[in-house]
Parts: sequence; structure tokens; C-alpha cells
Amino acid sequence: MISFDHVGKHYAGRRVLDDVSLTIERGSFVALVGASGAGKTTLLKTINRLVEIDTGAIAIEGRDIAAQPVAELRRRIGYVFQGIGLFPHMSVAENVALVPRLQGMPREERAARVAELLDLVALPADLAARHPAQLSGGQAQRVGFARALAARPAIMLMDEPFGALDPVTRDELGAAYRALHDVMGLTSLIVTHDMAEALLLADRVIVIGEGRILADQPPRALIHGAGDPRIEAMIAVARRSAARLDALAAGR
Ligand SMILES: Nc1ncnc2c1ncn2[C@@H]1O[C@H](COP(=O)(O)OP(=O)(O)OP(=O)(O)O)[C@@H](O)[C@H]1O
Repeated sequence: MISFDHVGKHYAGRRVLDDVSLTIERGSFVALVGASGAGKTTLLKTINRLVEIDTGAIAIEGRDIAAQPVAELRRRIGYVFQGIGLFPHMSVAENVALVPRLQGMPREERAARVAELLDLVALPADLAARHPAQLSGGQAQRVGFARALAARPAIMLMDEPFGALDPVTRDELGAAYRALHDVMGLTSLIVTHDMAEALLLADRVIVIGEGRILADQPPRALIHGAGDPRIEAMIAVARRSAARLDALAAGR
């Protein structure tokens, strides 16, 4: 579905993506993890050309994205990020229906689509008339997902989409999105700082460090650390927390 061929990106002479090559199969759920500043967000944004690459090439379904009009490219790619950026002067329904409206979908069909999407992300229908300021963080993030899904994208790019949420909402929304991914046959990429979230949500975890791929494995393989002390350290933190909680529950 997506392929990176020797992709490089510099900012002011600093190499942020360094010769990245990878292939992402249709229907897969890929997590990008790594330390702050590793290049995760940059890598994600090269796919919808919010960041333009300096060297190499990226193709979607075999077509070089550099040769496609940006608007056409982005129509097939949903984008969700932390603090989603809903339009404050528009209602929830207007936010969700924005892309379908721009695409010329008739009013009644739009209303039905909004209802369907709110249902899909488990939001009550009466929320449709509210404005973003009248929503909780978790509700706003669900609206962000609904808006990104409105154009029926094939690919979803998500940058710390659950970052600002409380742990219970984060867990619920993560599981809800994973189910949507499976039902809708999406190809999903998520950037997260949280190794446990990556291991539990994704089919494949790519660890980025200094603009390079340090490891690229399914969770069951990566949990053993991939022979890299930096990755072992990230996984050890998640495992220690789980072990301490188990010990506490067992009264040890
Ligand atoms: N527009 C820009 N101009 C200059 N440097 C940039 C720009 N965007 C990102 N960078 C730099 O590129 C590097 C990678 O940034 P990026 O946001 O991709 O990292 P990240 O892994 O997503 O980090 P975080 O987890 O903190 O969000 C950082 O050193 C950052 O400062």
C-alpha cells in the first residue's frame, strides 16, 4: 500500500530521516515509536506531503506521491493528531460533514453520513449540534476520528491521537479505533510515545532512532527487545509497571 525507497529529509543541514526504506501492506496497523525528536512525526507527514522529502521516493499503490496533486493524494488519507484542531465556529455535525460537503455530497446524504460516523465512533447523536468548546477532550478526539473517516480514506495517519486523554478514555478509544480499522479494512499508522500502546494495538512496531529504523517487528517478536539495549529499555519500563501492578494485586 505504501512504500518508502531510500527516503531522506534534512532540516537546516540536519538529517532527520536517514535513508528510510520500508513497505507497508494494505490492511496493516503499524505503530511508529521512538524517543522525542527521533523523526516519527516527520516520517508520518511525508506520506500526506505535509513534509516534502529531499531524497528517495514514496509510493502509494505503486504511484509516486510526488507526481500526484496534493489535494487528490490527501483525499484518500485521513489525518488525526493530538488536540485535533476542530473548527471552533462549526458544530460537530458541520465539522464531520466538511469534506463530504466540499466533495459535493447532497445535504440529506450528508446528514445520514454524519449520523453513521458519530455512531461508528460511539458518540451520542445529540452531540451533533454542539460546538467543539462544549465537548470533553475524549469526545473531541472521537469527533476528530469521525471527521478523518468521513471521506472514506484508505489510509489513516495518526500522530499521538490519544496523547491528551485520560488513561481509561485512551484505552477505550484505542480499542474502538482498532476495531474500526479491522472492520473498514484501513491501513493505519500511529505515532506514539507509549511502547505498551504500540505493542498492544499494532500488528507491527517500527522503532525509530535518529531518523533511522532501529527495529521493525511484530509485537510478539519485539517484546524481547530486538537485541538493542535502547529498545530493551523502552520495553522494560512497560513490563516493570505491569509486573508491579500484578504484585500489588497479589498482595506481594
Ligand atoms: N519544520 C522543522 N524545521 C526544523 N526542524 C524540524 C522541523 N520539524 C521537525 N524538526 C526537527 O526534526 C527532528 C525530528 O522531529 P519529529 O517531530 O519528526 O520527531 P518525533 O520523533 O516525532 O518527536 P516527538 O516524539 O517529540 O514528537 C527534531 O529534531 C525536530 O526538532
